[in-house]
Amino acid sequence: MTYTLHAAHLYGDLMNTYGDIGNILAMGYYAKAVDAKIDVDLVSLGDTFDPNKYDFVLFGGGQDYEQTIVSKDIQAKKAALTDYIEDGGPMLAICGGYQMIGHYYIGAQGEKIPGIGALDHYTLSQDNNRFIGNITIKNDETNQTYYGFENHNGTTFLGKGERPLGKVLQGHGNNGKDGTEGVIYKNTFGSYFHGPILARNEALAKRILKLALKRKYPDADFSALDQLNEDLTKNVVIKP
Ligand SMILES: NC(=O)CC[C@H](N)C(=O)O
Repeated sequence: MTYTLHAAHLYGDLMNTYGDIGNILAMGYYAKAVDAKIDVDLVSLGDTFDPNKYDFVLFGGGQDYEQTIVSKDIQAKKAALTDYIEDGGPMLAICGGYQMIGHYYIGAQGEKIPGIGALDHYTLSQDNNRFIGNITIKNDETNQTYYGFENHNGTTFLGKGERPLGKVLQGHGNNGKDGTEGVIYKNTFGSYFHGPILARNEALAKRILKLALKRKYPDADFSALDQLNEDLTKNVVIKP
């Protein structure tokens, strides 16, 4: 392989709901088309996160209990992760991971679980309710439609410098109120979509992959990734 990306799977042993690791596998699948591969390190409790080593970070979802453990450990990685994000490092944060890169998440029992506040959103709790089911959103910048499955207690509200990943067409999204889903901040993407999101949405997988490749190899030609194979009509949304 001509090109190699180094990916960090952040707390992949604790936060990997519905096989969120599939997001890296999907990127690796498309990477082959441009002679690239992705090497993955698990970066977990007690490990150091080196912002200069990684070209992509995946931070998956998890249960409230695991999030309380991660919340304590991640404070030691806060500065390095914030540097990585601010420097335009590509990241995909799903559900619990998305909550933890913001200020805090109020868990289902009312406990405050601090995040790292690298992004300006915060997440509240619902009273005896979860948002569960299929979800469809539209990203206005690209006109692309993304499909996924959400299962969360948290209701997230975006803050300064954050724009949504998409507008909700079906399902609940960030908070069930303002019609937004997920976040984009610099090259960091957050979403409540499991599925995994990149396995189900080729266009987004290629967009994030290309960002990572171009950042590391600015002079190489990755235009082969602009070609989409997916037939979006295949994404049949099953109503609950
Ligand atoms: N699927 C998840 O990652 C869930 C995140 C969090 N525990 C919540 O319920 O909102």
